[in-house]
Amino acid sequence: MPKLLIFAGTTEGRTLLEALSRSIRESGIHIYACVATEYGRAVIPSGLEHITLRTGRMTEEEMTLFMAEHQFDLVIDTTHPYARLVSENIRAACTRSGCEYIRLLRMCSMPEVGEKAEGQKQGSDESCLFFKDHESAAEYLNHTSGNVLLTIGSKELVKYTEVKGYRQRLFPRVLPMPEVLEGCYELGFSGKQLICMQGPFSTELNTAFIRQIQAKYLVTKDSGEVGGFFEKQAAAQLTGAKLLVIGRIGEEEGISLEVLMAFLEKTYGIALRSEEPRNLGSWFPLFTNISGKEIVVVGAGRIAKRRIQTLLHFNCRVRVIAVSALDEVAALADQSKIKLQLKTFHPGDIVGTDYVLAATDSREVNQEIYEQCRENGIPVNVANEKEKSDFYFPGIIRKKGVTVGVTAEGKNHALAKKATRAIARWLDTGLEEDE
Ligand SMILES: C[C@@]1(CC(=O)O)c2cc3[nH]c(cc4nc(cc5[nH]c(cc(n2)[C@H]1CCC(=O)O)[C@@](C)(CC(=O)O)[C@@H]5CCC(=O)O)C(CC(=O)O)=C4CCC(=O)O)c(CCC(=O)O)c3CC(=O)O
Ligand SMILES: NC(=O)C1=CN([C@@H]2O[C@H](COP(=O)(O)OP(=O)(O)OC[C@H]3O[C@@H](n4cnc5c(N)ncnc54)[C@H](O)[C@@H]3O)[C@@H](O)[C@H]2O)C=CC1
Repeated sequence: MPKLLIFAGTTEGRTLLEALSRSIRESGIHIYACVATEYGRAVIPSGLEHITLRTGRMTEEEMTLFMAEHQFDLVIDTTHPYARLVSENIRAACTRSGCEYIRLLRMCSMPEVGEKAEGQKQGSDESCLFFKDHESAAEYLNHTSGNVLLTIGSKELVKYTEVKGYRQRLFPRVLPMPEVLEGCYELGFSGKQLICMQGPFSTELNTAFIRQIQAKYLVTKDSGEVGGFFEKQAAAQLTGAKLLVIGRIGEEEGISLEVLMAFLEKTYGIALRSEEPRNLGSWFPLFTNISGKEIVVVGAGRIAKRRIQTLLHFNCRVRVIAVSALDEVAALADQSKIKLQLKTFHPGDIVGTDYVLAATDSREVNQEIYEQCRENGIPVNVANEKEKSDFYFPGIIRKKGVTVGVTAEGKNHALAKKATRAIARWLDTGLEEDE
C-alpha cells in the first residue's frame, strides 16, 4: 500500500490533507503528516481519517531516520516558501533515504515530477502526461500525429517549431495583441491556426476549441494560477484529447496544487476532487404525463427541430410558431404531425396552452415569450437562458421499454450530451449483460 508523507503547516498543506482524508477512505493509502509546532498542529482539523499527525521540529538526521523507517513512496513538501532551510533538510533527507520528493508551491515549477512521471506510464490510460520542459514535450509530439491545441502562451512557441509539420498540426492560443501575432507569423504560423483570445476559458470553450480543430493533444503549462488548469483538464477528458502538462523553472522548483492533485490522481488513483457528497441542486426529474397536452414551440431552427422530433415520441400535440422553418419541420407539418404557423410571435399565441418552449434565435423575443408565460401561468423553457426555465428539456433516451432523462444540472451541456449518448449505448448492450 502506498505511503505518503506530507510536511504541512501551510494553507495548501491543510487543503491537501483535507482533500486526501476525504478521498482515500477505500484506497488503503496511508498518509503521515508532519507539522513543526503545536500551532501548526492546531491549524489542521482534528480527526482527519487515515492521517497520522506528527508534531515537532526535526533535524535532517531525524527526518532521514523517520523516512527510512517508513519507506515513503512520496514526500510532499508544502512548508512555507520562506522556510528555505526546512525545505533543504527535507530534500536532503529524501535523497538519503531514497524517497521521492515533490515541492508544492503556489506559483512555481515541477521538474522532478516531470522527469519521474514521464517514465511513469504504468497503470491508467496515459490521458495526462507530465513533462519537465517544452523541449521534451515538443520531442514527444514529434513521435505522434494529430492536431495539437497549444495553450502555453507565445514566448515559448519557438520551441514547438521543432515539431515536424508544425505549420499544419499546431494551433497556438495566444493573446490578441499585435506584437504577439507578429511573432507567431514570423515563426511560420498562419491565420487559420491561430486562436487569439484572452482568457479565462471555461471548460465549454476549451471543449469547443478542441473539437473545432480536432485536437488530439492539449498542451498546458503548470501555470500555478487557480482556475484555468482544471478547465483544460476537464475539456481534455470530455473530448478524449491527451493532456500534456509542462513544468516551469522558477526561483525554486515545485508544482502547483492543481497539478499535484492531477498527479496524485494519475499515479495513485486518488480522486482528490470528488468532494463531499454534492448538493444535487433543485432539479427533480419529474416524469409527467403530456398525453394530449399542447406544447407551443416558438422557433423552428436547429434546436426547436431537435426538441420537436423528441416530443413527437410522447403523444402530445405540438404547435410551432416561427418566421421560417427548417425543411424537416415543414415536412412534419405537411404530414400533419405538427401544426405550423409561419409568422412572427405574438403574445396572444400562447394563451391557453399547456407548455411553451422559447427557442428563437432572438434573446429579446425569447424574453418576451418568457414574460407572457409568467403572466399566464404557463410553464416555459427558454433555450438560451436556463435561469428562466421552469423545466429543463433533458437529454432523452427511449429504448427497450426504458425512458431516461438526463441533465447535468444545467452546468455542462456537453456533458449532458455525452452522458445521454453513453447511457443509450449501455441500454443497447449492457442491459442484457447485467441480467
Ligand atoms: C439547461 C438546459 C435548459 C434547456 O434548454 O432545457 C440547456 C441550456 C442550454 N444549453 C445550451 C447550449 C448547448 N446545449 C447543447 C445540448 C443539449 N442541451 C440539452 C439540454 C439543456 N440545455 C437543458 C439541460 C441540460 C443540462 O443539464 O446541462 C440537451 C441535453 C437536450 C436538448 O437540447 O435536446 C442537449 C443534448 C442533446 C443531445 O444529446 O444531442 C449543446 C450541444 C449541442 O447542441 O450539440 C449546446 C452548445 C454547446 C454548449 O454550450 O455546451 C445553452 C447555451 C445557448 C446559447 O449559447 O445561447 C443553454 C442556455 C444556458 O446555459 O443558459
Ligand atoms: N438549450 C440548448 O440546448 C441550446 C440552445 N441554444 C439556443 O437556442 C436558440 C435557437 O437556436 P437555433 O435553433 O440554433 O436558432 P436558428 O437560427 O436555427 O432558429 C431560430 C428560429 O427562430 C425563429 N424566429 C426568430 N425570431 C422569431 C420571431 N420573432 N417569431 C417567431 N419565430 C422567430 C426563426 O424563424 C427560426 O426558425 C438560440 O437562442 C440559442 O442560443 C443553442 C444551442 C443549444
